[in-house]
Amino acid sequence: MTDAPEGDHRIGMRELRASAAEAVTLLWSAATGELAGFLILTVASAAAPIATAWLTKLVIDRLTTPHGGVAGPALGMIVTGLVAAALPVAVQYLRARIGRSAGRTATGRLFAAAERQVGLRNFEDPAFLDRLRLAQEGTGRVAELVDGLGGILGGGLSLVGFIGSLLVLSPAMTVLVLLAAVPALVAELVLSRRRSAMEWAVEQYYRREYFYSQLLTGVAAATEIRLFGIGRFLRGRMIDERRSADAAHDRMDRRELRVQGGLTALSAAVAGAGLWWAIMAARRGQLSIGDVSMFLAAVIGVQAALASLTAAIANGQARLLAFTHYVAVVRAEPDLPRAEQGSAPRLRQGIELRDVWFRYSDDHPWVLRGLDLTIPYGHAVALVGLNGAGKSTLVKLLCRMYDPTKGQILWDGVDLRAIPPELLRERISAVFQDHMKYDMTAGDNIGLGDLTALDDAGRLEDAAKRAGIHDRLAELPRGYDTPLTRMFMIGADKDDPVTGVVLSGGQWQRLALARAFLRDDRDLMILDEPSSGLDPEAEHEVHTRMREYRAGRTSLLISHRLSAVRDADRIVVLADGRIVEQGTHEALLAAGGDYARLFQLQAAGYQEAE
Ligand SMILES: Nc1ncnc2c1ncn2[C@@H]1O[C@H](COP(=O)(O)OP(=O)(O)OP(=O)(O)O)[C@@H](O)[C@H]1O
Repeated sequence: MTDAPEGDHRIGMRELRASAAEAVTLLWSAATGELAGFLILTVASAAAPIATAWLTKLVIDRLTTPHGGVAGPALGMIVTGLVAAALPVAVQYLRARIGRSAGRTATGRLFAAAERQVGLRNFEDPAFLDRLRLAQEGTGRVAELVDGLGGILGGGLSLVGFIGSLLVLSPAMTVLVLLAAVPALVAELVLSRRRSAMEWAVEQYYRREYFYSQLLTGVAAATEIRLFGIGRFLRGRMIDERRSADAAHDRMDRRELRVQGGLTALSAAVAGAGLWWAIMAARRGQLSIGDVSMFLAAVIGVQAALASLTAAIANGQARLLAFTHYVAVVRAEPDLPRAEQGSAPRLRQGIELRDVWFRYSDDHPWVLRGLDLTIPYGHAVALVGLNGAGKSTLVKLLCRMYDPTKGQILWDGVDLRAIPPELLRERISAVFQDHMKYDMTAGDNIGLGDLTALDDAGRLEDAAKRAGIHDRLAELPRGYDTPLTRMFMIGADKDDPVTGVVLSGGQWQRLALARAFLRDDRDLMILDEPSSGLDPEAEHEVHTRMREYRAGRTSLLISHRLSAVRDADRIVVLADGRIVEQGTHEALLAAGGDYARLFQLQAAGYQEAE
């Protein structure tokens, strides 16, 4: 267990101001009416105790004066009491509505901002992920920003009211009470900054704890966890993460306890001194009994108002500090430069990688080292190479998930960086090595390949037939509407649940193919190990279909099964981030290089097995 490094995340006044501006804009745009109502009722709530204090003084003074009329002020007290009791309930209701509405808007904006990230770099950056999670948590706590606003407004108003009352009776006491509040305000502001720094520092523990909790409760790892008997071990690690976070919280709580204990003692001493003075003044006849009651109410009122104002300012600052994470994500620059203008015309000549160098970061080794490669229009290029040679990395560069560290990738002579990423991706279809299994219906799983086909049963079925999965999907309990998950009851009412179906690995693979086939009018088809999970018969069938499909189209095929790539127009062999040889299957065999060696190794393996 390590201590969280606190205080290394400083937030300046400029960020705090930006956070406040964004918060106000968000709250106002998401819940204008409710916010206005909330502010009005908050002002009324703050005015009620002041009115009560003055009415009480009036009643007491009139009671102690012969023939003083008390009915009016007494009635006033009753009405004020009623209003004061009803207001908090209404304020609470409005606060909850604002919280939900603004929370929804903030969540939408946050995820839209995450989506605006062009590539993957930020999603591999732990600091960005910490920020994203804190920002997400912040969207669920937007109502606390309203509390801050209401608290400062209400606290400020009742403070002004009580100060006015106290000033009339004792200017000296007013100054004393106010001065005593200064250390409290400073201390609370410092504490809230420290708490915010601590929350930033411990976020890594919570994210790891979440990771372990997902492992322990999800179905993905359940089999291995049980077979290897590692549940207890993983649980221990999860609890350790929580323990590290808790230790940081404990330290912070102790610090707050010390400071707040001292401040409470200070304000009690000031109130005691005031009480002593008021009683002595009344004895000397300088104050009436009503004055003493008013004085006490005013001292307590000022102190309470100061305490809640101080807390509201400190909490407001804390919420704003936390909200800076949301603001940072919403206003984050994209990880890669994004061309807003420009177009991606249909491919006519081909795609060219010109002296492409790439590494994942300055701390990582080079993955691609000066690659020159052309994928001519209408040709099928196959990429082969050992594990880690950089094949999938090259695919990610083609889809612009990253930019080359050096060199260029040209689409008909236009640098990919000059094309708006959405337009570029519109032109590409792909089956990725680590393709997704969406916990959604079978139809959705295919339709996500092209949303325009999501409700077009004919197109979905056609893609599924080409991937050889239609028959399996058609026989599911609800056909294409069957959920391919047992995690949720998708679209079901609880009396008539739709039973989810779990597909096999190879069937999922075919579904990923169907998803890619749905986009078959695109200019470039990328197939990264498209048949890795298929049985031999299915693999043969899929490759035959893909061969037909590839004819006359531009495609990039990656496979370790060299027999699957032999009929590509050109086979490119990648090793250590460089092209070591390229040519047709026959030419490469004749050359007797790496490709020939690997091909013969595989072929010998099959012959041995016969
Ligand atoms: N996101 C990443 N961050 C850092 N390094 C990465 C990342 N992805 C891949 N690498 C590294 O880049 C190198 C190339 O990986 P890549 O996945 O491109 O290889 P590949 O040729 O597709 O391998 P395989 O045949 O095993 O699929 C590997 O050394 C890998 O560790």
